[in-house]
Amino acid sequence: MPGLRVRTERAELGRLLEHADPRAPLAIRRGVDGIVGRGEALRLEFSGPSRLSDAADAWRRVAQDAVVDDAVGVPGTGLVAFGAFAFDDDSAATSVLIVPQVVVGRRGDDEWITWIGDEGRLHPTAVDEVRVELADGAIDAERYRAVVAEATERIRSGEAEKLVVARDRVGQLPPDGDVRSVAVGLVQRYPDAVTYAVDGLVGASPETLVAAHRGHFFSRVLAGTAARGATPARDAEIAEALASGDKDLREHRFAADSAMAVLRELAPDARASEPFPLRLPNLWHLATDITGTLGEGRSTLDVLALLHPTAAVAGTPRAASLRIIRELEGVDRGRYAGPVGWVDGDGGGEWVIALRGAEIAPDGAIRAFAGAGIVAGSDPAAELAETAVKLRPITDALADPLP
Ligand SMILES: C=C(O[C@H]1C=CC=C(C(=O)O)[C@@H]1O)C(=O)O
Repeated sequence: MPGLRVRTERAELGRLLEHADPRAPLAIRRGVDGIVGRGEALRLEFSGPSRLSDAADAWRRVAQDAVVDDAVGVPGTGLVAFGAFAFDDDSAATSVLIVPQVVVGRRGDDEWITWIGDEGRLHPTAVDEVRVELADGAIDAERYRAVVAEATERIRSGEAEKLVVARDRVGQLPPDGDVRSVAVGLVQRYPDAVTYAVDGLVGASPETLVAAHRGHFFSRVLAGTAARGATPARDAEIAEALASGDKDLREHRFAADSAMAVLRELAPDARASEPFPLRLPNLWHLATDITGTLGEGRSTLDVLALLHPTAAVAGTPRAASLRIIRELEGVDRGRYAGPVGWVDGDGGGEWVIALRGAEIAPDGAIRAFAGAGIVAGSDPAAELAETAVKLRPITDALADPLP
């Protein structure tokens, strides 16, 4: 197959999401910055346990063969692919890398357009509002409390130290519903999170698995959660309690330590911050930031192949937690809690965990998931309430997209 022809030029764009396909938007946004794609110049699909390392190898070949003319030269210009990967090795969901036919992007003062293959004209269209209410899915509130209770039992009996168990909510997008409206609702409400829309997966994630440019990487591990307080004083107390509470710190350490162990393998200079409370519009998380330098020739996809699934979405130890989660949840998570993001021709890019979102199937069926990390002493009612807060971003964006 001949290599892709890629050309990036400066442009004036207006609203980025208006350049995306209403039914199949491709977008990774953080506030006003981000990239949006339209069409498919190349689609690569992967499945099974080696889906991430297969993607890393396939992408190296695509990048090697591409002929790139990039007049802008900032992260997100030149050759890029959007990607979304299944959570579980055994998932029926496919994992994809998609190179669009057109990518538009903004980073600070830079705005650009990248043509992949034939060049044409932009056709932005206004975003139509859709409103959808979600209802109980396969795991309703009662079943979720039982799943959490069972998870704590399994932990008590020594089968695992931490288990992240999730529940789902479902809905139906109207025929020809504009998926971009959900993304607009998320970008407006969660400007500090990464809003993603890739192959039907849409949400706003606060958790960066890996972002890298010219070999320097950043990773943010989140685990440990509390709802925001109603007054500034109460809010400050909650943050303080989260940062010093034994249960949350323990839950957090499992996630931070496992990420650090993996990242050290790839980057001996990897350094972790102390855990700190991270404020989001709807909740507090405990966060650890890790930075370092990737070895020569390593791509963000290579990092994902080792890092996914972290203890923030699976548990500790990894293999046992995956087996128990499958058993307790009894549903295929699809791409929920898998990596979603973009990669460029040098292997740089930005990948977050597909949290706080939903999958929209080609027939419009919507399934949203949210989970919580369970350790010894977790309370089923509190974990149910935590998942309700985590479902709010996608629930609100679907119910009232353009506030
Ligand atoms: C599993 C989810 O969140 C994870 C990420 C941050 C904090 C978490 C927690 O405190 O339980 C979860 O590990 C989710 O949002 O569905």
